[in-house]
Amino acid sequence: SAGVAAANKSTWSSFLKSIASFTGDLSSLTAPPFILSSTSLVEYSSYWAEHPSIFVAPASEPDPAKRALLVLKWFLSTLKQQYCSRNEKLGSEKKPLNPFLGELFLGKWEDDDAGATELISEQVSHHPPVTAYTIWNEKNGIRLQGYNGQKASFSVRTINVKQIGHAIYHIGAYNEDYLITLPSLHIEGLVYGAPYVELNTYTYIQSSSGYTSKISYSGKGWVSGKKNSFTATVYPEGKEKDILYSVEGQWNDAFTIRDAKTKTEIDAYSPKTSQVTPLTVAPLDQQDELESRRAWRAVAEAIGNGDMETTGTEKSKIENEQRELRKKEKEEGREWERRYFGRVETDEVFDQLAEKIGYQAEADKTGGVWRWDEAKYQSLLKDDRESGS
Ligand SMILES: CCC(=O)OC[C@H](C)CC[C@H]1O[C@H]2C[C@H]3[C@@H]4CC=C5C[C@@H](O)CC[C@]5(C)[C@H]4CC[C@]3(C)[C@H]2[C@@H]1C
Repeated sequence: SAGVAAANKSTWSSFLKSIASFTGDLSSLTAPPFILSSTSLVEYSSYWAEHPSIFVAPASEPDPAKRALLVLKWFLSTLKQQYCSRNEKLGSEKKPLNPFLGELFLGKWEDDDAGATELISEQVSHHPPVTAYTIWNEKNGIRLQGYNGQKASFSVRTINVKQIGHAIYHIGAYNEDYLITLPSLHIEGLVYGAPYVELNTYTYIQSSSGYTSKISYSGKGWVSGKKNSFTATVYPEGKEKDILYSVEGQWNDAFTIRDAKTKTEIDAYSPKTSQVTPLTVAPLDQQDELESRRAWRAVAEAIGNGDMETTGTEKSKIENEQRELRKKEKEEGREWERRYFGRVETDEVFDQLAEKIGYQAEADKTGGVWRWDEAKYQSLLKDDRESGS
């Protein structure tokens, strides 16, 4: 987009001034109307599996090194959606709605060869904002689970966001796990009123089968001089120089995969030839009252109409309800019951993989390490069956 329309120039420049001196939760920063999105952050978990066949591909690869490469390929294929889809759909990066505690987002991708891939996303913390999610495909025995929060720091020209949390990708057939660390990012283009995300430094994927993938991100002015560039390597853990596969390109576009020994190109990916599968979400009137699009419907409509007054009053309704709930919980000495996820103190799978890449979970910053709770889920399924809902 040509960035901020002239009419908004003054509001945007005063907004930029407010950023420079801001400290606190990203979500508590009031942004001008044209930068607001009517999508809640709890929906962003769906960006992890919008190509179901790529998401499940590792399950049918017998060679462990090639399996690790397919997990890296899937991770890289999610980045464009994670970090560019608002720019594509809405013209620039936007400020998502700040999920309330307990907010849910449920969906399913139906794919001819991959079968059904299901998503459950839950806002497990409001202060600080933390989203936990799981995405699983029964047919191929794949489950991804993870959680993330954001720690933002502001300067005159940009917003730096450190992601706190991680993801674990599990392949049932091989009883294999992959620890995925999350990239820090910064917002470019704020001065022009056309914000977009650039990813910082590097992240790892560490497999329990002994392979490490390292992805190095770069923006303009690096090797290719193109924005959103990266290089990645797959190597036996601890032997960073003994590269088996190398990948390079742009994470918002195409990339190529090479056998590092023979230098031959063995695979490639382009979003132009890999269509995104749309997520199926229940119609609003069949949704639980905690489900995001039903809960935020009035606010979303008001934002869509540019009606900031109604946006404000409808948002206040939700915020006041939340304050009442927190007050009641405090009086009764209890905490909001998370529906699908629980805090864990330790997780051996995570500890082993994290140790190999020297990664420390920052549980203190997200109120704990959040894990999918299968037992809770099964008992909810049983209740649903018995109540015939
Ligand atoms: C709050 C200030 C403001 O509105 O500034 C205007 C700009 C829109 C920049 C701030 C917002 O930018 C958004 C980008 C969002 C991240 C995008 C993708 C992901 C990946 C996903 O897996 C987890 C969430 C995460 C990290 C989003 C977090 C929230 C971000 C940074 C939004 C900023 C409020």
